[in-house]
Amino acid sequence: MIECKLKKELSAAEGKMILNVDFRLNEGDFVVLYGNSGAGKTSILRMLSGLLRPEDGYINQDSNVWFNAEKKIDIPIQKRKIGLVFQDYALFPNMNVEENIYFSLPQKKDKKTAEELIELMELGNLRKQKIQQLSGGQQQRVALARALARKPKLLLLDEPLSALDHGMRTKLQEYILKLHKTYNLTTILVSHDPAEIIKMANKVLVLENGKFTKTGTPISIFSESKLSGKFQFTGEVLAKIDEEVVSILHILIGNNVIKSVSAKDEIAHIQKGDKVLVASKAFNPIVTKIE
Ligand SMILES: Nc1ncnc2c1ncn2[C@@H]1O[C@H](COP(=O)(O)OP(=O)(O)OP(=O)(O)O)[C@@H](O)[C@H]1O
Repeated sequence: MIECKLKKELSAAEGKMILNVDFRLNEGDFVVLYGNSGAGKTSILRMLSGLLRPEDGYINQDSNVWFNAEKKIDIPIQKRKIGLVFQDYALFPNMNVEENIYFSLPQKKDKKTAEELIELMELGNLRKQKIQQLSGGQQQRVALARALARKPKLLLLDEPLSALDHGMRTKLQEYILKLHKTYNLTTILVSHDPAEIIKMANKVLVLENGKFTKTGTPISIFSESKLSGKFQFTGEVLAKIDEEVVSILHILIGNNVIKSVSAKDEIAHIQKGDKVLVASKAFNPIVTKIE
């Protein structure tokens, strides 16, 4: 279990912002931090990992105290049981795959976990490859294996998939879920993608200006009850074409683009680039098999 209260003044673009959050996560929780750019998501991950010191608060992992402002306890990053993966893979370019994974082992002889991770992440054929010769998705698999080699309790993922294309992203999501379940981790993921969040997380914490404004299951956060339909998809608006009284939205859902026509006023607030929920209850969807 992770229990924490974090407080720190941050210097945001518009001036000072107080980050002030508390939360409790159980073993096995997969939590997403969701919020606008600059809301404080990365700062929370950096505080949990020991890279950024809160001004006040505490971080407890089961009975271990990682941070306590009052008691002046601040355990260094190497001693916190944390695996960290960011968008840029931060691997050692002059080492091969195997060397990168073995590098982070607490004891060099503890090869069992490293070998298990190489197998789990299907890196066996790539083990002698240099990092520069790998695709983005392969590098991120190595970064995940390296983060897990130290047997962390808490896995922190800061938009690890945002540089990857859709297909690679989907595959990596499966790998992350596999790691999360196999090692019974508590995982915190920063993601902006509702579809990814619904697929992966059991809890969402919505952060605005350094405070949590909403928490709940992905479905409760992303689908308002008035939209409850026979089917729902999340997507991204690729284009908005305004006609006389209607607007046509081109929405990317998975690999497909759909067009939706709405009254202009009804969707005046929706713009290109917005993440949207598409729901319908007016008719039964027709399901046909793709050969
Ligand atoms: N060490 C620090 N001291 C003071 N302010 C900081 C520090 N680190 C970050 N900030 C500021 O805190 C604010 C929140 O940054 P943070 O990176 O946590 O946001 P974010 O929600 O992760 O954003 P994004 O989605 O763009 O990555 C930013 O305005 C940033 O400039």
